[in-house]
Order: sequence, then structure tokens, then C-alpha cells
Amino acid sequence: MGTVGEEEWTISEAEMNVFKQNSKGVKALMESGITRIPNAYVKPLDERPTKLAAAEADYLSGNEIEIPVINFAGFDGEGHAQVVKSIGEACEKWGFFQVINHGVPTSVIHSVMQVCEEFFDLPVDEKMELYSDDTLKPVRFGTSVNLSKDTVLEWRDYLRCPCRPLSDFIHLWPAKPSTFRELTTEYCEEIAALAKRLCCAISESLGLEFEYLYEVIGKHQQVIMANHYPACPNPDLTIGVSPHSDPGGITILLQDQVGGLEVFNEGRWIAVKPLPNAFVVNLGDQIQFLTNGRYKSVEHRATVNAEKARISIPTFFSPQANAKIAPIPELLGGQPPMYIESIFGVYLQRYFTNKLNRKSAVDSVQHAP
Ligand SMILES: O=C(O)CCC(=O)C(=O)O
Ligand SMILES: [Fe+2]
Repeated sequence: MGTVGEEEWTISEAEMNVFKQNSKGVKALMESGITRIPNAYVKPLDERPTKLAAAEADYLSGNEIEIPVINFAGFDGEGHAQVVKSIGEACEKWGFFQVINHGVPTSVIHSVMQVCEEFFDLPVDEKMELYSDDTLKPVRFGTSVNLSKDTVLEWRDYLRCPCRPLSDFIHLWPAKPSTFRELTTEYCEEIAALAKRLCCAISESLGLEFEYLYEVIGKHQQVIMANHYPACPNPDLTIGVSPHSDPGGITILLQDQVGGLEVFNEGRWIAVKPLPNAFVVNLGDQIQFLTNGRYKSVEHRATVNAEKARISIPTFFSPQANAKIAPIPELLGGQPPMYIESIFGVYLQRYFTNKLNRKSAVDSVQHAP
């Protein structure tokens, strides 16, 4: 271990080698002569993931606060109204929930997790064939968030694969592991079916036509990401993914059992406890705009871990690039719209060409008070 100080983190050569092995993107940067890497991951004090006192106290007392867990089994039967009600409450209070008994086969879940793990385990050179630091390139292997804007790097590598229309993208997906395309396609189809049902449930909870949000969000862009957070020599000084809200419509995230995802709620960071085979569902910025702020996109972040690498696999569902997004008139309830109309593709481009910065993108389309 190197010397860990409050403000500075000097690392030994051995640790340096860990950096190089762990982050393939960083390896590429170093080879290109960038020298700021040794301290590149050390966040300023106020951006380190120290939990706020209240949340710490809850952990210690065993009185853990948890995001809602929705049992989706009742959705197609007698429990329908109750499921819709619980989802509505979770969206309103949290913007985040976990879903169990969701109908996606366990075998499909295990296969995609495994094949993503195998992808990250491939030799560096093979992954580097897909490497790009251009955040507008659809299929890519990358590191951190936006290397042209990040002042401190984030401790993660990722693989991004758009899925719709599949024929436009599948040939660009990783060819190795050899089962990647087949298993990921199967997973994408299952997740798409779940996304449709969730969009319908959320629409119903708002009193909208059943397929309203499916039509605007659920049936258009679908992008699967696999995030890989290597074990980190000093997890308190850095972060896997900085606080942000997702820019799109809804996100359905699969995570392994390591843990690290945290949600900002009532001024505290709440850990999302991994549940086997469950999905974490969260609302993106477009839902906040469409509902005039009744349902909000919620900030979340991923912390890293000293012992274990972690994988999370979010799938993002978003409107068409040319969709005009504005508060739905029937949800205004006599209030003025809080957001100006925006074109989703323009919003997204702005989001991805800037540094991840909490909810600053949302502010950009907010009406002045
Ligand atoms: O790894 C996680 O749990 C969160 C990842 C995330 O928020 C994202 O990729 O947008
Ligand atoms: Fe996210």
C-alpha cells in the first residue's frame, strides 16, 4: 500500500501496476503519454463517498433504510391494482425501486452476468479493439465517463451496446466471448418485455392511458451497458460513478451481490442492497419532464470496494432522438409547466458532452421561477 493522506495519495509502483491492469482505458491513456494518471482517481474531499452521518447511524443501529421492493407477480392477476399502487408510491417517494418475481428467467440473468464477466476478463488487447473515448460512438468499451471532461477519473470500465434496431448494432458488439451476442440478445428481449410492463404500470399509476409511456419511452431506444468496477486499493478516495440522474426514460439494472449502488434520498445516501435475481428500476430525467416533476429522476452513484470487483448491467430505455418532450397536459392539474419542451436527442447530446454533474442537465430545461 502507498501512503494515504487526507489530501494526497501517492502510490507505489506495485499499485501503479494495479491501476494499469485494472483500467484498460487508463493503460491506453498512459501509453499515449498522459502523465496525470497516478493521482487521477483521487477525488476532492467533498466528492468522496463518505456517507453522511444520518445514513451511517442507520447502518450502525441495524435500522437500515431500504428502497421499496415490489413483488411484480400480482401484476397480471388479482394483485394488479396493488402492484400499480405500490409502484406509484415508490416512483413518487423514491424514483427507485427493486422488482422481484418479474418474469425474466433466472437462467437468462445468470448467463448475461457471466458473459459480461468473461468479457471483462478478456486480455486487454482484445477489449481495446472496441475502445473509444468518444462518448457519441454507439458501441464502445471505455473507462471513466467522459475523458475529455473528467478532471478526476472514475474507477470503472464499461461496455456499451445499443440494442434497437438490433440489426444496426449487433455486428458491432463484441465478437468475444463467442456466446456474447446470443446471450445478450436473449437478455435484451426479456428486459424489453419487462420494460413494457413497467411502463404500463407507471402510466396506470399516473392515470394515463395504459400504454402511454410505452409509446413514448419503452418501445424506442434500448441500450445495454455493462459496468465493471475493479477492486480498488483505496475505495474511500475515489468513486465508481459520480452522482448523476439517468438522462433517459427508465433504467432497469441488474447487479451482482457485491453492492455499491447508492441512492440520494432526503439528504442521505442510501445503499441499495443487492437481492439475488432482482432488478433495480429507476426513473430518468424524461419521466420528470413528462410528469411535470411529480415523479423525479433521482441521483445515484456507485462506490467501489477494496476486496471485490463488481459488475452492474443497466439497460436504458429512452424516447426517439427526435421526440419532443414536455409535460403531459393532463398531468399539469392546473399548474404551469415547470419544464420547457426539449428534443430528446439534443438533451442527450448535451448530457454526454459534459461532465457528469448531479442534475445540472435537468436544470437546463427548467422554467425560470
Ligand atoms: O453500477 C451501478 O450500480 C450504477 C451505474 C449507473 O448508475 C449507470 O451506469 O448509469
Ligand atoms: Fe445511472
